[in-house]
Amino acid sequence: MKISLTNAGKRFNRDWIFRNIDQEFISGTAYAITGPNGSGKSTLLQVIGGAIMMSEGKAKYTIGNGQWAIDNTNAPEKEIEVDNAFQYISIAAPYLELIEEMTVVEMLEFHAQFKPFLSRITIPDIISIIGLKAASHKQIRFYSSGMKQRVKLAQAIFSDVPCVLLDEPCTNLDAVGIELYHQLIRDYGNNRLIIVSSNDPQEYSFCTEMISIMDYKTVKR
Ligand SMILES: Nc1ncnc2c1ncn2[C@@H]1O[C@H](COP(=O)(O)OP(=O)(O)OP(=O)(O)O)[C@@H](O)[C@H]1O
Repeated sequence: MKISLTNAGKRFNRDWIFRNIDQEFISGTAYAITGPNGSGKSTLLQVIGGAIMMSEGKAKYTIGNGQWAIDNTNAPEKEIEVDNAFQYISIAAPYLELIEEMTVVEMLEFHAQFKPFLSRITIPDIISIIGLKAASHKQIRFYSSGMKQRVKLAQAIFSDVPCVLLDEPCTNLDAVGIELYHQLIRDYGNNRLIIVSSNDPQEYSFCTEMISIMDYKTVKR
C-alpha cells in the first residue's frame, strides 16, 4: 500500500495545526510522527487514516502490486477512494474505546465481522499471544488499563490490512507489555506500512523514517 500526501494541511478554526506536508508512506517501511504534546501528531495520523478531512491538499491511497497485506501480495494495483481507505487501514489509539460490556472473545469476534483478522491466526491464538487467556471470559470493563491496551493493539495489528496506524501504542503498558508490543511488530509488521505517532522513543525505536510535526508549523509558502 502507498499513501501519498500532497500539500496536506489541517486547521481547527483559525489555527493551522500543520501545513505543506508532502510525504509518501510505503508498505515495508515504518514511520514515526514525533513532536511535543498538542503539536498535531494524532491529528496527522487521523488525516492519514482518512478519519478526519484535511483542510487543504490531497491524499492518494494505492494498493496492490506487491503493496497489499501480508496475505495478498499479488493483488493488482488500484487507487482507493478516501471514503473506502478505512478498509485497508487499522488503528490503535487512546481515544478509540473498546466495548466494555463484551468479553475479549466477543469483542474480537465483533471486530472480525467488519475487519477480518489475518487468515493464519485464530481468535484464541490472538488472546493467547497477548497474554489474556486467563481473563478471556471477563467483561472488558473489569480489565486493567494495560490489559485494555493489549486488546487495542491486537485489534489493529492482527487485522488483515496493509496499513497499521499506532497512536501512543505503549500507553499504560508495563515492561512486559512493551516487550510484547515490540514482538508483535517483529512478527506481524513485515511488508506492512506502519505509522507510529508518539513522543516516546521506545514506542518508535524500530521506525526508520522520522517526520517531525514541528517542521510543518511554518506559514504557507
Ligand atoms: N476537534 C478539534 N477541534 C479543535 N481543536 C482540536 C481538535 N482536535 C485537536 N485539536 C487541537 O489540535 C492540536 C493538536 O492536537 P493533537 O491531539 O493532534 O496533538 P498531539 O501532538 O497528538 O498531542 P499529544 O502528544 O498530547 O497526544 C491541539 O492544540 C488540540 O487542542
